[in-house]
Amino acid sequence: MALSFIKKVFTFGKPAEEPVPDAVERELEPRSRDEDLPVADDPVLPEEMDAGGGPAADVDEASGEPEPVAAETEVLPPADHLGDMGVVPLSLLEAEAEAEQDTPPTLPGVPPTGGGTEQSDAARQSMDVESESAHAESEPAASADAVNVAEHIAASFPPPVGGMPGRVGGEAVDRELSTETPLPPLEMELAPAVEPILPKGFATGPAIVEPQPVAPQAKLSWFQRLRNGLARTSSQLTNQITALFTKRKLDDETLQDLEDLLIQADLGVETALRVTDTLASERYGKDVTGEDVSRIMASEIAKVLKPVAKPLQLDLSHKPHVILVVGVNGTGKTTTIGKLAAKLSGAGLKVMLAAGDTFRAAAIEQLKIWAERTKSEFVGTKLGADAAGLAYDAFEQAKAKKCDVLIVDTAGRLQNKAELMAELEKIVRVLGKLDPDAPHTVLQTLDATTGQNALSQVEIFRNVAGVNGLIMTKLDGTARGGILVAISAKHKLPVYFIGVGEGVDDLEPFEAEDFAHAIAGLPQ
Ligand SMILES: Nc1nc2c(ncn2[C@@H]2O[C@H](COP(=O)(O)OP(=O)(O)OP(=O)(O)O)[C@@H](O)[C@H]2O)c(=O)[nH]1
Repeated sequence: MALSFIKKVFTFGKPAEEPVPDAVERELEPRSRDEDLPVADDPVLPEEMDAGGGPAADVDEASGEPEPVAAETEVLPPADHLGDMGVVPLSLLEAEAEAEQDTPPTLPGVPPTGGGTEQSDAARQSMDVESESAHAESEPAASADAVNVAEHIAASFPPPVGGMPGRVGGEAVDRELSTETPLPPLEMELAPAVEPILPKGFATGPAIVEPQPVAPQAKLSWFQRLRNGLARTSSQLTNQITALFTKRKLDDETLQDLEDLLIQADLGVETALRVTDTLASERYGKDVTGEDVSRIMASEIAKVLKPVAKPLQLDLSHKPHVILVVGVNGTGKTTTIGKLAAKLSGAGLKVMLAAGDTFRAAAIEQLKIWAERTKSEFVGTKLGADAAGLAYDAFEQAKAKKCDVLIVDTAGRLQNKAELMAELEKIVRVLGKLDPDAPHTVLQTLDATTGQNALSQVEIFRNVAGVNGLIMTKLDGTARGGILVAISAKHKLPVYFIGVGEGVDDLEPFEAEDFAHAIAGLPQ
């Protein structure tokens, strides 16, 4: 608004040939008509002007009387007000502009050099002439009325005293008006757009987003993922071991403390004793570093795990070799089946997947998707159907289709739910009707984030379903892998694979040395 006002104020300094913007014309034209003129008695003020004719006059401090403002009343040419009132016909403005062309505008207080009152008179004459010629035919009285109204308004609204803060740019305009020098050319006045001064922390203009170079994400090796997964166990262990053996000779007390630490890390009493016995035999009474302990610990863990780190043996003479997958809810049975199927069909074997988890609709769907992804045969049934019956049907179909491997999924169940464990027993029994050796492999999945409870899981599933092999899943997460050492020491069941992610390729053959090193926080 301030800018538009300034434009209006300085329109008279523009060269005559400069076209008046359409917008101004549109604004002014209708108001030059007769119907607008009567308003002159009760002028319509621009929004930004007060009806009181601007701010109150300054008060003389000594007398308390308002200071006279008459001198300043004259300083603004009448057209200023008229233009801003929006009641002057465009033709009048143009006439005044022409009249001023030869006479540069002067400022208040500057002695007239052919301008001032004369200038105003000349402009008025021009305006009269223009007005008359513009409206002579159709509205002979209108132009005269317009001038009269304009003069009336000019007289009624004295120019602001001390400027109009917040109206037309306030101070900036005041300074221009009170200066003794001629006004600069219009272009110079309009050119510098007044940039708002923003508070600290802000900026104007479109946000510039620097493209960030995308660093190719290096795929972690499975050992790195295993180490990351076991980092919680290993760092806790190594920190405690380092703290225990700082500046201490190996004695009975430190050995007892070490044993406690290893048991707390789920490694089991047997493995803990193996580590402390070996340490004592090598370093008793001597200085021991944390690294010495880690090395011996890794070595003893590897000794426990090596006998169980075996490949999953398939007897393909069976056609199919039946693998039954069991375990507690959410331990990764279905996902692991998908990963196994991917490996087997990738190797050219004909695989069938049977959705024996009839408790969960999503589990059936999940296995079906895995079958599609791995190009395996799929046998499913409806939700709540008898799982043993489904397993039997699938076995028959796999035989008929000469599948190499049949993998049967089962619903997750807690080992302490007798009824559900009995159902599992039934599945095993039914499969044995078609082949006395079936299921040939009973795989149990163990969630590596579970601690001591995994020991009892293996115990009971082994007894009920004849588990003869293990897969530990979720070793990529915040795993507590120590329990696998305890389970291996106790049950000596083969550990075939470990899961190090949710992806199809995230199933790795179990490697005793790597696992031992990862737990001890040592490199591969
Ligand atoms: N991070 C990680 N997640 C896994 C792994 N294996 C399985 N999961 C995830 O664990 C969750 C449970 O896996 P499922 O395969 O559905 O487990 P389930 O034993 O079949 O589940 P229920 O049928 O409910 O008993 C899913 O979100 C899997 O993606 C693994 O090795 N690492």
